[in-house]
Amino acid sequence: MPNLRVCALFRPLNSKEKSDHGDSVCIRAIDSESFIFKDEKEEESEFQFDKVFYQGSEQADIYEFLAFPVIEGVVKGVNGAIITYGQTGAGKTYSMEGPSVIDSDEKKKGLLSRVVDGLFNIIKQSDEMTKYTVKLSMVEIYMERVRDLFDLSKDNLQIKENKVQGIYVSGVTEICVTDSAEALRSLSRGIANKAVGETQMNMASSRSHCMYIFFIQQELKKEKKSGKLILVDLAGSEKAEKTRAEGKVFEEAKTINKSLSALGNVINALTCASQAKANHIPYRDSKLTRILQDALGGNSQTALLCCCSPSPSNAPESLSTLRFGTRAKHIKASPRVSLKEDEDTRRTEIISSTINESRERILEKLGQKMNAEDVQLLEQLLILEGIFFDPNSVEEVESAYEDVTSRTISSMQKTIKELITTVEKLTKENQILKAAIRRH
Ligand SMILES: Nc1ncnc2c1ncn2[C@@H]1O[C@H](COP(=O)(O)OP(=O)(O)OP(=O)(O)O)[C@@H](O)[C@H]1O
Repeated sequence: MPNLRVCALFRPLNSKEKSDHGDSVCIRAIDSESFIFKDEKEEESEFQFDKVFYQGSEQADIYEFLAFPVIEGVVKGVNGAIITYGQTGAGKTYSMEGPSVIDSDEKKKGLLSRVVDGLFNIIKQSDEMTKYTVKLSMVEIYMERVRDLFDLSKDNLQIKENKVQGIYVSGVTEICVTDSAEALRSLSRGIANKAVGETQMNMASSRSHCMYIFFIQQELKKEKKSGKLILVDLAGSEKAEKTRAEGKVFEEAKTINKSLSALGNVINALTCASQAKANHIPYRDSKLTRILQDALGGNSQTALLCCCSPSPSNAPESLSTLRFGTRAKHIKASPRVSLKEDEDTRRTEIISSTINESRERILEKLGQKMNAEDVQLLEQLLILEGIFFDPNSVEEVESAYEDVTSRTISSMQKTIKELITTVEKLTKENQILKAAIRRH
């Protein structure tokens, strides 16, 4: 299989979407890999993925297609990552956890429970001479701080790297699990802690990235092999303006969009056909990509599930999710040999500074056409929108600029329409109240 699988998932319409738009949806299936998407302006575009899971798809099918090949690899010592991406409410957590990691009925079980069952099944069926050790950690990244979900007092863990473990979260709690039931009980404890942490920090789950990290080691005679599997339930990818964000929420949105952009850039660079770009992997641009570094790069296998609402009311957000997936998917993956630690570090540093210099150069060039305030606004919008561009290509930046401008305009038009409706409603209420006062 290619090392990158990208699928799109459309969850069922929820009651609000049904009351707003009835049963209407913004997609029309072509087959199990492609569909037509109708955006806000009724413009249609065709999308293609490795597989599309339409409304009513089975959780088991998502597991079989997307996750199982990754687990098979991990047991053989190939690292892997399974990532859910999408706006808040698009179905990321439901796909990952199901209604609950313990006691969900078979049909509704999410990826986590299935991955754990699958992992221990493969281990059970393997050669009896091989000794397996499975360790589990759970962390959450909120505002670029890494928190241990098995021990909430560890709330600013550092990411380190060594020759034996590769990239690791220093000091994180690792629980040794010997069977599926034990692993699920631990996961359930970490998930419960997630809610406690949210209350402590007055933060919604959709604003943090949650990572489930499995470390699998096998020992046969004197030979040791290990594989790492990271499942990631990403923070919501919606735009700050949609949430009408201000203050802290705006800062959260900016940080989230920055790390999602970093993830997009890393996947893009990893799957890029051009060797120059393939050498430029900006893992260090965010904690998310740094933790994922050896589960994404090298010979690892990555599965990305782009979760979307099928409702026309969420069309702009779904479109942005589908574009994220398409960018990751379009360029075919080819296995790359891992770089030595020092070389990798040095290259990443050079790359980061090259990208920053090029970004500056392009913004400066745009500055000759636009005023300073607009350039600053553009820079912020690009980060907020999670739009990735090749900083070496002025054309790409300009097309990203057009993209962000048209999206911002249509979102503002929508807000104005909503405000007009509110004003009309209030004016009517005001008239009724005035008439009532006059009558008294
Ligand atoms: N495939 C599905 N089948 C049935 N219900 C679903 C499905 N996907 C999502 N839902 C429902 O939609 C709601 C939102 O889903 P979910 O919490 O998974 O979104 P999310 O993308 O994780 O959002 P957030 O970023 O806020 O955590 C939940 O009530 C969930 O039960």
